[in-house]
Amino acid sequence: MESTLSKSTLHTHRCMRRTPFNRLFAGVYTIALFALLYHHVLTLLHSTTLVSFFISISMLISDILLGFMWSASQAFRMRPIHRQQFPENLEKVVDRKDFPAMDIFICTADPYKEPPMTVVNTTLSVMAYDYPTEKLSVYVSDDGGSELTLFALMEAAKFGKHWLPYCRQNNIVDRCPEAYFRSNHPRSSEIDKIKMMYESMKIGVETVVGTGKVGDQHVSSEEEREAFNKWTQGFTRQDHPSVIQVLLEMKKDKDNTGQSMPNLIYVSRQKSKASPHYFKAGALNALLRVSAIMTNSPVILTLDCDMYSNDSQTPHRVLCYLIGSASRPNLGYIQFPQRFHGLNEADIYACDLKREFKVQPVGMDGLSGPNYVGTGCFFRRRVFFGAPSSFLPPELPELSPDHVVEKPIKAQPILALAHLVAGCNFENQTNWGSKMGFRYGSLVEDYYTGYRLQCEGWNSVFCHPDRPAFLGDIPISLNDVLSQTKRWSVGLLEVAFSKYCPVTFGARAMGPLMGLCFAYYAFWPIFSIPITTYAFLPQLALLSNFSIFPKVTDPWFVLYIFLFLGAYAQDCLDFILADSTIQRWWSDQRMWLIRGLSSQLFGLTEFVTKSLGVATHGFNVTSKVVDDEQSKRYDQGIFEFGVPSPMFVPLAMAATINLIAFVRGLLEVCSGGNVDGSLVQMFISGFGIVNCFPIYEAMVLRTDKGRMPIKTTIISIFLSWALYTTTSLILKI
Ligand SMILES: O=c1ccn([C@@H]2O[C@H](COP(=O)(O)OP(=O)(O)O[C@H]3O[C@H](CO)[C@@H](O)[C@H](O)[C@H]3O)[C@@H](O)[C@H]2O)c(=O)[nH]1
Ligand SMILES: [Mn+2]
Repeated sequence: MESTLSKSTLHTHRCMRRTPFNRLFAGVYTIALFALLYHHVLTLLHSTTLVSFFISISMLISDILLGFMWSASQAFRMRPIHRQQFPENLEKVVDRKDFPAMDIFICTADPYKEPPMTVVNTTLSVMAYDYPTEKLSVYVSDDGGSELTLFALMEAAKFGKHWLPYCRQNNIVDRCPEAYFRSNHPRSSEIDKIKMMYESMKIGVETVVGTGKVGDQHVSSEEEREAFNKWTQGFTRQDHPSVIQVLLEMKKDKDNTGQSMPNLIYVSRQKSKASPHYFKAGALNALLRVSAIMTNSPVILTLDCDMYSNDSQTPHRVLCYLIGSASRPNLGYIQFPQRFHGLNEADIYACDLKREFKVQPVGMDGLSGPNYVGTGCFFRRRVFFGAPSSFLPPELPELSPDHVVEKPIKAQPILALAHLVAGCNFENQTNWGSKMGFRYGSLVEDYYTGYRLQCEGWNSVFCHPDRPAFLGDIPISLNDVLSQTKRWSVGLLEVAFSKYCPVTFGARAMGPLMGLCFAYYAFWPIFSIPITTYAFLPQLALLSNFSIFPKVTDPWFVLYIFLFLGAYAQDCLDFILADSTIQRWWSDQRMWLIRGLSSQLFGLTEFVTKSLGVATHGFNVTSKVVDDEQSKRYDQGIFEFGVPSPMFVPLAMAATINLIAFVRGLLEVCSGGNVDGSLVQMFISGFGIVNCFPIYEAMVLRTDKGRMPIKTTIISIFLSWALYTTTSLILKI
């Protein structure tokens, strides 16, 4: 049968059955949307006063934006596909010794926000891949330039010599030590022994991190001493020479059974306050070059330091797309979804990002492929050097993807060259970041890089096996979640309003559907405009007895019901079909509203001020440190406010105004007032209130540390009052 093994035996795909229904629904809904716009225009034309004109135009703009986002999101629903891989067939097609070499990049940026033990665990989990060790090289990029991280990795290298053979001999699937020891498994003396080794390494690393300095007693060899000597007096995170340290060299370093260890290299690129470093994209480009000099493997995996491997077979799955006749020449990368461990049952902050990381990529997969999401992505090295049909040669021949490395990685000329290409001036006047490597110019370098690659003609594949290939950490306080999405908002807008706007440039390069998919993300922060409008305007109008929606008896009322229920029901269905729960979907829609009122709104404002030249923005790394009390509250599903953050103010204001408007409307109804005209407004306020439950709790009921700071509550109530009095004055004119 060997000779009949074809493409289909390594991977298959089929169109999802829901596709025709999706298309039909999109058609019907589009007609309803146009009807709504027609209705808005009519109301606008018939508005008699300046105030009603202003209200109508606000509602029109909001609905146009919602309608635009809705249309863009339909592109994901036009051709979703389902893929399957057959890694068990791989070795029938290709010999293990012919597997391509892989370079794995792990990024870390701050030993205090990203504990070195997290980096260690991720590193070990991929070093232990079920893959020929002499084909694996792991590069850790440390933008924090921290000797603590280097020390932790040195310890990991030593422990790895026991851990790798242990995993291999016992056929462990979960090769991240921390996760493995956390899960239940039968006890044996072997497990106890390796667990003890792990624990003692962990204590050692955490002690050193606690003291903030690698003391002499922790340095065990001359080589290690030399490495730490690079941290001289003037060495700071923002200003230091490049440090490249080979911690394990394949073939030379053996594990305790005598088998070769993979390469493990610590890289902290040169930093200088005088030259921009472009955050993670800059770090990845430095790694691209350093790895080119040292190993130049044709396949590259990028990982964030908190995304450990949860399946030792993942590279085999990837090869199903890269090997032999099964591979397409313009296939640029294979993206795995970001999945997370430690989510609480309701996933209160919607950190699962089901829509972004699961539902939508499946939709793009049926077009030319999902976008790159920053981690868990296997690239062909070639994609970083121009379009599939036009190769862009790098400035040094050694950086070229087809260059063959002949010298060992510790050879003097190799190390010298590696230091040179990790230098902060190397990229000056080159194509790096513009046409080559990971792209600069957006805080979401992942989105932007994937987008530009797709525009160049590279395709991608979405691979989402049932067992998650990688698992990452999630932020567990609302402020962290919102800061993260604020950074994303700014980054996305940077692309939306650049010359590479997906609606124009993107649609031309990749076709309208892919253009719309990318546009959905790029314009994602503008959800904040309609959400903010809907959170305040109908309520303020209700408080002044001003009716802005059709009466219940009006035929247009049915249209509103259809549009609302249609969009919500379809979204909910998407969630359920993606193996989520109603409860999590509810949290997700609530976070959609919360983000719209806070992080996206602030992101939008920050982007505008930055464009006007008032402010600049940086990459604020998400904290992966866990505070016990916080984490307990998180597990109980309680929102964590705690710190005074300006982003909480609009949330608390919306909570207040919605409550007052609803109560006022109710009183009006009880006293025999006009229900018919204000029903939609009452419904919206009521819906707001239901969504705001955690906010009321945090404002008035709770006493724990995670409650809304009193100051924020007072300021918000005061501002709500000010907003109410001003608008009621205006509305009464
Ligand atoms: O100057 C920097 C800043 C960050 N990082 C690394 O970038 C990764 C992502 O940072 P994190 O703070 O975890 O950001 P998130 O918002 O959680 O990350 C998402 O969004 C980022 C873009 O904003 C993507 O790069 C990530 O892959 C994606 O998971 C981490 O490994 C950091 O160590 C650097 O290497 N250098
Ligand atoms: Mn992260």
